[in-house]
Amino acid sequence: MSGQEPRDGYRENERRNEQGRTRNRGQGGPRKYSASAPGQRKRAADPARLVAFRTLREVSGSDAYANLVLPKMIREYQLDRRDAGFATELAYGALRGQGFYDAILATLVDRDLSELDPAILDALRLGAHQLLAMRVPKHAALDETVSLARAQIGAGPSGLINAVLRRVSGQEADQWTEQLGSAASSESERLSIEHSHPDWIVRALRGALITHGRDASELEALLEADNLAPLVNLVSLPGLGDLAGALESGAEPGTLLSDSATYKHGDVARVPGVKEGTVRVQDAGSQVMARALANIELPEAGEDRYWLDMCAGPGGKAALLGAIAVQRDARLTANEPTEHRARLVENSLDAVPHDYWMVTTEDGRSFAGEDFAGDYDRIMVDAPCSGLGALRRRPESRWRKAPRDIPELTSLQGELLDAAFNAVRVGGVIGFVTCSPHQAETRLVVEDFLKRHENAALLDTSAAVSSVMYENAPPAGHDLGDGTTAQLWPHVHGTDAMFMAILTKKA
Ligand SMILES: C[S@@+](CC[C@H](N)C(=O)[O-])C[C@H]1O[C@@H](n2cnc3c(N)ncnc32)[C@H](O)[C@@H]1O
Repeated sequence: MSGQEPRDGYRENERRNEQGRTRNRGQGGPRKYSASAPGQRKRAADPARLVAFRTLREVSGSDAYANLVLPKMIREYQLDRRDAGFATELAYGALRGQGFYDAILATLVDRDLSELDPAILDALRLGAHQLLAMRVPKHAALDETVSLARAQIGAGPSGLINAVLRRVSGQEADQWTEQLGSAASSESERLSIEHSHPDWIVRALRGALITHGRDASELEALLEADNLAPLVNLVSLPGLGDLAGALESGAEPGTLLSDSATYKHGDVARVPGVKEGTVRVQDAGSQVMARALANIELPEAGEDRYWLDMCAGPGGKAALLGAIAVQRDARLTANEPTEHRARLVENSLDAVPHDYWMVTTEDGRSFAGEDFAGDYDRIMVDAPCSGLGALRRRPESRWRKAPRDIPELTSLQGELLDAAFNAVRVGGVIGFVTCSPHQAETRLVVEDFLKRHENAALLDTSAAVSSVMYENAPPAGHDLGDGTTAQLWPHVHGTDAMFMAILTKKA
């Protein structure tokens, strides 16, 4: 596994002594000590490693999301910026790299990893990540992980952890990669281990590249991109916010589309406009999709006033569509069936004048009803999906998904599209979007839909998407698809792997 989190300026030797212990640890976080001897106790709590360990425990033990647990723990332990960076790199890196580290550990432990105490396995993963992918001195990675294990799990398991990690440290990451790769029984298994993705996802991504007109040889670059932390992208809501304050605070203008920026300087909540909601954190790919739907010319003249975001939670695209709706004197209905996510949509839209939008909480499929027939001019169907296009965002997500999830999602996606087709007027447009490049969740859903509706047609989606991103044609190698649909890629465009098909209803 070659993926490392960008270091965000973190320098091990600036803040941590040789043992990797902080010199200025945050005050007040809860400390836990085992019943071990006092001499062992004082080495027990490097707060950054403890935060990473506790995050892994919550993720593997309670199915928690790392991106929700980690910030809470960082606050609880009052980690300063550098320690927070260390804890984030450690926790996220260990979670992303779990497939690679487990493959190594499996060669060193005399039983199936599933038979190990999950806390021991988490400590081993943390140790392996420090040893093989972080610039932590070996002895610090070993000593501190063993101390942590002694304090958190007990003296007995720490002996096992010590012994196994010493053997992990016997080889560098690329030597492990070579050893494990040469034992793999297929190319996808080799890539799966080396780039720490489940085998079925490796195969699905390979198929996705081919489906969307790219070369299968890009697969490794795509897997590598999944192992890098995404940049924080900002968007200013058109007509409501601007990025001047963000740029003064160190943000850099976005290269992919206007009114966007990237930010690497820590707490994004401090960026002017973010608290007010007029500047928002949003992946550039999502920004592109919302703008492409708003900008495409309607194929038949008529009203362009009623817009629907059918699956709006948590409201990123709705905020952008709402702001554009104000500029066009259109009205946005942002629909989200899950109550708490509908509240998030309201919060997202709060900065947009309230006369221009409403939030509803219907099942999107109810828009198939007679009452809604032909009601809307533009509809966004940003459908629930496997999220295979956003693996870099949620470090644990790849381990939680399974091929059996896909059929249920694709049938819901088809039903939502059918409902949108009822609710769109003749000559209006539907943007079908997934944050997944999986063939079944993209091209196949659209192909099946077109078979069901003779009076549906695809518009030139890649031209619509491209016009938001590039002044002229896309640069060489940045093509978005064959015209009828558009697919973005992390390794090419630096965005999540978002798919879009823009459809219309003919008379
Ligand atoms: C990919 S997310 C949408 C992201 C959102 N458009 C944004 O940009 O922030 C899909 C959303 O669809 C919602 N959803 C799930 N089942 C649905 C259904 N039957 N009808 C409408 N929305 C549904 C989920 O709760 C989730 O919030």
